[in-house]
Parts: sequence; C-alpha cells; structure tokens
Amino acid sequence: MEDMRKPIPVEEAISRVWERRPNGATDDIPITDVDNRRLSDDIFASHSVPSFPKSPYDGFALRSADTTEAGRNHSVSFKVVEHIGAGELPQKQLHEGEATRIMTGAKIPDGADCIAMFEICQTYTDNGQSYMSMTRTMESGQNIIEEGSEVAKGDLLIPRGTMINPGVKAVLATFGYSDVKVSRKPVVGIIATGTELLDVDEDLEPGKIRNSNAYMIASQIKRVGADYRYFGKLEDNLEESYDMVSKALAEVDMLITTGGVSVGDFDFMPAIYDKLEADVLFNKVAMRPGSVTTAAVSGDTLLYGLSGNPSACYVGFELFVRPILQHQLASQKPFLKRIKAVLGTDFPKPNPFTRFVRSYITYHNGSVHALPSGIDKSNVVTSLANADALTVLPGGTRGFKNGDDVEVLLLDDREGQREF
Ligand SMILES: Nc1nc2c(c(=O)[nH]1)N[C@H]1C(S)=C(S)[C@@H](COP(=O)(O)OP(=O)(O)OC[C@H]3O[C@@H](n4cnc5c(N)ncnc54)[C@H](O)[C@@H]3O)O[C@H]1N2
Ligand code: MOO
Ligand SMILES: [Mg+2]
Repeated sequence: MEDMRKPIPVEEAISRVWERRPNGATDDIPITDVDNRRLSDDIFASHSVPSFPKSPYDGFALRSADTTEAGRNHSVSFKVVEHIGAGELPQKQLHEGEATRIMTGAKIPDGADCIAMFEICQTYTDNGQSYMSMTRTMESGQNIIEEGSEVAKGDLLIPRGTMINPGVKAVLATFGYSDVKVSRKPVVGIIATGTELLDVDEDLEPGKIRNSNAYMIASQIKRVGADYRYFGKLEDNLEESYDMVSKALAEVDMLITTGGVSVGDFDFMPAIYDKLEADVLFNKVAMRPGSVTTAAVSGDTLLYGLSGNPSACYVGFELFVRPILQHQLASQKPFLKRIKAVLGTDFPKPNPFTRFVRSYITYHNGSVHALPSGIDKSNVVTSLANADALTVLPGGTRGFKNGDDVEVLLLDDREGQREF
C-alpha cells in the first residue's frame, strides 16, 4: 500500500500553521506612499482638533449679549473693528457693540462668543468706518467650533493593523505624520512545478498547459498586501526542485510551491520535505478542494506545498497562507470574514470532507445569497474568475438544498475577523 495520509480537520490545520506564524517587521515611509499599507502602531492625537476655537462660516464674530434687543423691527448695530481670514490671528478683543468680520476657519477673537452669518447681516459705512447691523438675537456659543470639540489630545484615533485608506491618510496628515510606521511587506517566494507547464506567452502544445497558478498566487499575495518573488517553473525532477526550493528558502520570508504534492510518481514535494528535514505540520486536510495541501517549517521558514489543481491551490492559499501573511502585516483580524448567506443552489451529494465552493454573492430583499461561480471541481480554473466568496459546506452525511442557511468566507473584504 502507498503511504497513507491521515486527513485532519481544517480548523486543526489552520491552528497548526497559526502556532508557527512569524511576526512582521516595520517600515517608516513617507505619507505619499502609504496607501493600502497597514499601520504598525496605534495612532494617537498629538493635539486637540481643532486646536483653537474657529468659525464655521463667513460672517461676523460678536458678543451675543449685544443682540438681546434685536428683533424684526429693531436692528442692533456693531462697529466692525477688524477683518480676518483663515490663517490670520485676531489682534483685537471685542467690547460692547463691536464685531469682527471673520472668514470660515479663522480663530474666534477674544470677547466674541458667537458668529452671525453674512446672510443675516447688513453692512454699511459711515465716515469711513464700517458697521454691521442685524435684527436677530444670537445665543452664546452659536456657530462656534470649540477647541477640542472633534478630538481631545491623546485620544486613540486609529488602531494598529488598520489598512490605510484615504480617510486614514487624512487623519495622518492632520496630525503631522509626514512619515508613517507601517508593517513591512513579507516577501513570499513562488515556485511552480510540473513538466507540463508552459509560460503564459507560449503556444499551446499537446499534453501541456499554461502555468496559471504562479500568476494566481502572485495576485493573491498582492491582494493581501505582501510582495512576491517568482523563482520560475520547474520540471518534475527531484534534484533540480530540491536545489531550487533550498535556494529560495534562504531568500524569502515564506515559500509557496504548487503541484507535486500528492502521491503521484512525479510528485516530489514530499521527498523534498524529507530531504530538507522539514517539520511537516500536515499533508492531508479534510477539505475539498485542496485535500493534499501541505504545510511545513524548514529552519524558521514556513513552506507551503499547495496543490497543482488551480482551485485547490487557490483555496489552500486563502485558508492557510492568507491569515499568516495578514498577521505578519499587523492585521488584528487576519482571518477571512465569515457571514451568513442563503444558498442559491442544491448540493444533493453528501461529502465527508468540508467543501469550500467558489462562489459569488448577491444581495436581494435584505439578505445575502451565495451561488457557485462555476464548475465546482478542484481542477477547474474558470470558476475562480468570478469568485468573491467561498461557501462553506460542512462535511457529513447530508447534502444541501437551495434556500439552506450557509456560511460564506468573503475574499475581497478588507476588514477580516479575529478567528477562523
Ligand atoms: N491516487 C491519488 N491521486 C490523486 C490524489 C490522491 O489522493 N490519490 N489527490 C488528488 C487531488 S485531491 C489533487 S488536488 C491532486 C493534487 O495534485 P498535485 O498537487 O500533486 O499536483 P500535480 O500532480 O503536479 O498537478 C495536478 C493538476 O494540476 C495541474 N497543474 C499543476 N501545476 C499547475 C500550474 N502551475 N498551473 C495550472 N495547473 C497546474 C496539473 O497539470 C494537473 O492537472 O492530485 C490528485 N490525485
Ligand atoms: O486536493 Mo484535491 O483539490 O481535494 O481536489
Ligand atoms: Mg500530482
């Protein structure tokens, strides 16, 4: 009998790699380059916002007490003693009957406790002196943005691990982060194995296929925010593959191979793990596709043997590689976000293994529906193109029906969750 592998539950496989997760490093980079990177430190408010009381409108700063007599038939007048725009500091303190002409964003003069918008004020000049009159009463504090009303100094604004989007970037700029500490992108090596593999620019030949896995994995790595290094495609040859795997291991933070991981006569990855004396964490998982997914540690480096079958390779990455990379990238929610959905088709045949069906989700009548994105086979590549979720169909003795409640893992989501 060939060597028998014992399948372990998906959760167990995930926890075995999780226990061996490496921590990430930090880069200090200019704010212009931080899009889609993750913060490696908490961001606190280095000052209050606003740091001075300011006007939200173009108008007049005045003392509300001076408006108590104002009414529809009675206007009150103010002597305009100063004129300031945003960025200019008021020099005059306001006394009874005085107003400052003030623009949006300018600091409120001492003595003033409200802003009257231009729209309720009339202006005139008398003997070269500017005046303003109005017929409305004002309340103390009306139309004033108080110092610290948005954020107090020392407040935690954005936790470490957050991905930097345009809003986060605005906050960083507000607080003077010209350089930002972000998680360093781990470099993941990719090696595709298979004598049948052609490059993407080669013409198809009988018995051969183009290498799609290397491009797919590179793209999955990029989606997570890490970097990759492609070491090329190799023929199924033990010595050559061993040499390339050992060389690559020394140059990357993590290594992924595709193909050659099952029990075929030209599946050399198991022999390579032996030769490397790698610590094999698992080599059979009770899941479909991707049951032959293998993970090992060589030295300190995680080494994944993903299946050659494209869908199995894809799912193996999402379940076992992605959370580790997201952890290295300082994500506090490294696992795929899992939500409830309504199954949109029948899966009548039971399967002892848990299935991860490449799916797309739609929303109607307030609920999420999950439908297969193509043929549900491990060797299929086309169902991946339209997949934005994996529908989880737990292994067991029953099938599933259209309308059943299921759980789906979201592939394009950027928030994630704390546990699998
Ligand atoms: N007797 C058994 N046979 C197989 C078993 C088993 O348990 N017993 N497992 C099957 C399962 S499940 C899978 S999945 C595959 C896994 O195969 P490998 O990981 O060893 O991959 P290969 O044999 O190298 O290739 C499988 C398949 O994938 C194509 N391939 C490979 N590399 C690429 C690539 N870079 N881009 C696109 N397609 C690729 C390859 O041509 C093969 O068709 O084993 C089953 N067999
Ligand atoms: O590993 Mo295979 O993908 O279960 O089909
Ligand atoms: Mg094989």
